Amino acid sequence: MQRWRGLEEIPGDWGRSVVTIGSFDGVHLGHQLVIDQVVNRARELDAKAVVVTFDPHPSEVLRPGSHPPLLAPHPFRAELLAARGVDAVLVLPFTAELSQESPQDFVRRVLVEALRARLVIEGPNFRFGHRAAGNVALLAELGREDDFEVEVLDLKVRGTAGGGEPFSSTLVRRLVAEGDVTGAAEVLGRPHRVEGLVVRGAQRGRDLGYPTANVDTVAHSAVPADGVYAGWLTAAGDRMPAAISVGTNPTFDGTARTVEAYAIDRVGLDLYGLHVAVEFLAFLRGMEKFDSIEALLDRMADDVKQAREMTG
Ligand SMILES: Cc1cc2nc3c(=O)[nH]c(=O)nc-3n(C[C@H](O)[C@H](O)[C@H](O)COP(=O)(O)O)c2cc1C
Ligand SMILES: Nc1ncnc2c1ncn2[C@@H]1O[C@H](COP(=O)(O)OP(=O)(O)O)[C@@H](O)[C@H]1O
Repeated sequence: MQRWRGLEEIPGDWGRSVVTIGSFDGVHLGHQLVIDQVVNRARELDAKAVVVTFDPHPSEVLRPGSHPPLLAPHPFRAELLAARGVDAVLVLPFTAELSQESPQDFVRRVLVEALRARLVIEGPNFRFGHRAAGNVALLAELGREDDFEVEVLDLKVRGTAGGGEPFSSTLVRRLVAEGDVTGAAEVLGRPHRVEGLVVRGAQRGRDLGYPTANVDTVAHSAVPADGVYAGWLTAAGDRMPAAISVGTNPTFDGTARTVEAYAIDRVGLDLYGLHVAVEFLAFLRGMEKFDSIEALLDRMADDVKQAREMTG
């Protein structure tokens, strides 16, 4: 799969494209249906499947400071799209200038001239261009002038997560913030994960018998609610069952909120400085302030036992 940042990176001999435009943060099951349709139609039409997305999230530019919690940083998002057969991801730097472009200019510049769109697939609520003035009706009208078709997919995927609400990135963000990582996994079709560099902490874990990799999560990451979770820690391609703690370590009167993962039964690891991923399978319990280290250790032994069974 090709990854382009900006229109300049599109090869000059790129053929015709089947395109969808959106944030696709998380590439959840609803997104996956749209993406799969783009890929299938591209194969039928002998065209390329292209996903157009934005960085940073448009809301950060339109209302600074309002970046939503991030479910999938762009490199991981690209990996998820590649796995579904997408041929290229175009990441457009979302700037004040882009936000002021008219729907007509945006379509001409991006879809017609740069991507040579043959077909554009969107949901019924798709909005684009300055003040979100463009909608699917306008897109279809522009397509008639500029030789591309528009397909509107009205997909409402639901499950039991969030009380049966339609799947959306907003729903996943809410479930993650509530610590309902099982619900989040139902919508995503995989466990939610955060990623970042392993940094130094209080260096207390090793003395407790549970060294924990402290993960400095990438900016705006959707970190689950404080608590203890079962899941996995992936470092250098090794996916290890883990017991994960999110919180301020109140037993030690900590103040910084950290994400820490103990790779179960693994000794002698050196993870400092590595970029790792932490996946959340299940919420085990809330963060607690224990009266003694012994009490904390008893509970941690229990957590680890549960996490070992759930991930084994
Ligand atoms: C499975 C697990 C459960 C934990 N539960 C708690 C807890 O309930 N309360 C708490 O204060 N700290 C809890 N911790 C965090 C420990 O206090 C923390 O890992 C320890 O202080 C080591 O910190 P360090 O990595 O900065 O050295 C837990 C850690 C793990 C791995
Ligand atoms: N089983 C393990 N799980 C996680 N980290 C481990 C493990 N074994 C060794 N380590 C190493 O130990 C470090 C954590 O030890 P710890 O005493 O908690 O220090 P810190 O407070 O700096 O995180 C990790 O960053 C990693 O390099």
